[in-house]
Amino acid sequence: MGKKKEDVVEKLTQEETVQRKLKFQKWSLITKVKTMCVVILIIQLTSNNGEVVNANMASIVGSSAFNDCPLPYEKLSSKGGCTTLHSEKSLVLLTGGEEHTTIYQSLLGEGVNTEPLYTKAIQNLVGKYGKTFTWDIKSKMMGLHHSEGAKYIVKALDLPLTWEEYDESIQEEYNIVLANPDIFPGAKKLVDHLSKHKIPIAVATSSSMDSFKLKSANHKEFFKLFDHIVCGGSDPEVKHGKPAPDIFLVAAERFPSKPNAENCLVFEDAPNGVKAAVSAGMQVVMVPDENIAEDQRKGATVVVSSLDLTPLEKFGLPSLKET
Ligand SMILES: O=c1[nH]cc([C@@H]2O[C@H](COP(=O)(O)O)[C@@H](O)[C@H]2O)c(=O)[nH]1
Repeated sequence: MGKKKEDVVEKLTQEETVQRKLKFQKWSLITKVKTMCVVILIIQLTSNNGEVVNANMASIVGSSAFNDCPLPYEKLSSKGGCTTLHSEKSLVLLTGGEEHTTIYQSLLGEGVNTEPLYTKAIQNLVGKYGKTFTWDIKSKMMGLHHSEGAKYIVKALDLPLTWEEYDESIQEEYNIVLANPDIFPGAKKLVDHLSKHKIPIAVATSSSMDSFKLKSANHKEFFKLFDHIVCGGSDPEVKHGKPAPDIFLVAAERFPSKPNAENCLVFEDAPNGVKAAVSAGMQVVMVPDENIAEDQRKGATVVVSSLDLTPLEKFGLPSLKET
């Protein structure tokens, strides 16, 4: 009996030892992973000649004014903040400059004037249910992946549709309405200028490839000036739509020289796009519609009323005044 008891005690002790060993191994693994994460984070934060670049850029997020301009635009903040010109038009563009090396990187979204057409198509559809597509709803929808936009509007307007039904119907409206948008005159001037100065530029739109083809069909020459086009709505590498940074990071990565985020400059019309650019660690010129509220413009490095009024020289890029 006593022996059996001892056996049980010994067995228990063995089991306990095994458990403790397992526990120790688990703890040790977690500690190693945590240490690796911290090391990776430090490497990332100090990767540009030891400067804490991303932390600096992150300070723009949620800033209450346009005064927290990151380099090189900070020159303006010493003169009383970034210039805020009055806005009227909208557009999604992305461009960038690399100071000191005179290698500039640019990413550019759509230069076509599609927003009034989106408004018309959406109002056509929601009007059938007695609803109004307001600017408040539109400003939160712009730039979203189409599925996210569909979920948002169905809820916001309490439409008697599933988001999938809305999405299907709105794609049909878009096919009719979005076929022939104009190019913004300011976009043409900006893109011609960047192209003339051999500044790489790309499109970064949340639209799907099919939708982009529809909208750009009549402007093939204009879009030939771009190095590449990223259509976030259908691109498998763009995992999360705006306001996540994915689309801009993918667009930057596809330039052969793989520019750092701080050397890319985004042109955006949508508040979600501005948020995406800022969280990618990029500077952003916002070209908002006049209906976009003041507090939805926060985070932009500079706000302009037309693309060709962008003070490119403040970003180390050739001035548009010399064009
Ligand atoms: O009034 C709206 N404008 C724009 C969009 C959406 O914005 C995206 C276009 O994004 P970008 O601005 O990145 O091209 C598309 O998915 C489009 O459906 C929307 O939902 N509603």
